[in-house]
Amino acid sequence: MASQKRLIFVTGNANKLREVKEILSEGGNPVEIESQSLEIPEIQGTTQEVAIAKCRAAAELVGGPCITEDTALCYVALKGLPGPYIKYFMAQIGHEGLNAMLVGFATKAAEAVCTFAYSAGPGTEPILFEGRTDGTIVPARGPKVFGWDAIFEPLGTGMTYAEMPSDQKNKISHRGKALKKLRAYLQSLSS
Ligand SMILES: O=c1nc[nH]c2c1ncn2[C@H]1C[C@H](O)[C@@H](COP(=O)(O)OP(=O)(O)OP(=O)(O)O)O1
Ligand SMILES: [Mg+2]
Repeated sequence: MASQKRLIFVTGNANKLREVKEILSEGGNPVEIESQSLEIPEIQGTTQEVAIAKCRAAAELVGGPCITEDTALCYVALKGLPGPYIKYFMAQIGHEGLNAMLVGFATKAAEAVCTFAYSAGPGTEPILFEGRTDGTIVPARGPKVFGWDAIFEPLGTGMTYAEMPSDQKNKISHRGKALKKLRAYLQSLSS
């Protein structure tokens, strides 16, 4: 029989939560997610440093095992920036500004990076699970529902994330790849 796991996912982002639930409900071994929307301060640093600090703080607040997730959008021309700071860039300059930042650069290549962090509880070191998808920054196409989905075209698809049905995005996305690793780890804990 498939084992049932319940886990608290600390996030303030409803679209992330929706995709995580979609992806984890697929296949034979469901991982049930309970969510808590908590405001966790995010430090500056590498994506890995940001992810570890956020999960540590979340475990303290929750008082038990939890997962957090950090999404970065890394421009090759800018040596990985905006990276983990994409949320603030997106809020301040939007899709047009995120395209304008690359005017004059030879490459519009970017990598979407998803980092899940799992903590077994307060005081335990979070473990990271990373997924990466290569793509190109393009003028917005498709519904402007989720973050920078409309300006990110994964390599070889001819579509932006926003133009894809969500099951297609989930199959190739940074988040889908990271969740595959997280799911395998959670299943190894319970077996
Ligand atoms: O698949 C995605 N497709 C398009 N945009 C996305 C995606 N995933 C995150 N995003 C946006 C949300 C936020 O503007 C930034 C990440 O910031 P990040 O701190 O990780 O997310 P958040 O603060 O919204 O939620 P949380 O409470 O889990 O930290 O990129
Ligand atoms: Mg955040």
